[in-house]
Amino acid sequence: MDMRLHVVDHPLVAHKLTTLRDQRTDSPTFRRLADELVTLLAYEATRDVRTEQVDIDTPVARTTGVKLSHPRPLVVPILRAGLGMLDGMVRLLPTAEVGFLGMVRNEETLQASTYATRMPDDLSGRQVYVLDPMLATGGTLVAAIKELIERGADDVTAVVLLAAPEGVEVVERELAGTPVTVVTASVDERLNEQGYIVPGLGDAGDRMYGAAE
Ligand SMILES: O=P(O)(O)OC[C@H]1O[C@H](OP(=O)(O)OP(=O)(O)O)[C@H](O)[C@@H]1O
Ligand SMILES: O=c1cc[nH]c(=O)[nH]1
Ligand SMILES: [Mg+2]
Repeated sequence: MDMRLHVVDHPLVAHKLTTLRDQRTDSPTFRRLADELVTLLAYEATRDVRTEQVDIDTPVARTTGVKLSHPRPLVVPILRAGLGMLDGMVRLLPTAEVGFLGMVRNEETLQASTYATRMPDDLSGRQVYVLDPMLATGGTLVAAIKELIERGADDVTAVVLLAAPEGVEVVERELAGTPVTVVTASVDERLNEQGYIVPGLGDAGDRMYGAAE
């Protein structure tokens, strides 16, 4: 199965994304907008979340509804910037468990490396949602998803605020045959020489939390 790409086309998403991109937007506003945007993207990203039937009594009658099923979905934010998307996601998926991946991209070589991993060893049968605002060269997301697949995950959805066409292609190529869905608010024009998304929004981690060093 090939990668599925879902670009969420909605005026509220476009409106919030425009403010997020604006260089005049300060960190508190940036964090709030990232949080709001992820809930709008999560609505699409969780369309196939597994549910099971449940019988309940309303004040009027007995009826059948649904609840999120077991095993619980796993949400994995990629630190740092993905942390800014965690609260919005788990608000919509209250039963989710949370794992963490700390990854950083070398600014010269653009190679991603992992500095922290904290999640269950066995992910077989689990639906996994990976959170990272930026899909640029794709190196970070490919490495993250490979780690999840190695642990047995068979259904991975990445929620990214912005993607570059180059990165989408890399994910498609490197993860061919893997059931992966990418949900994003926009596929931008291109990457620049420094590996930044154009027009993009700059360095997402720095805009959320300040420069790291
Ligand atoms: O697609 P890629 O080319 O791999 O780039 C994308 C990665 O770069 C950024 O993280 P960064 O390395 O800046 O870490 P940070 O979140 O701690 O700032 C971003 O949040 C992604 O994780
Ligand atoms: O444009 C980009 C590319 C990678 N990481 C970011 O934070 N921004
Ligand atoms: Mg950064």
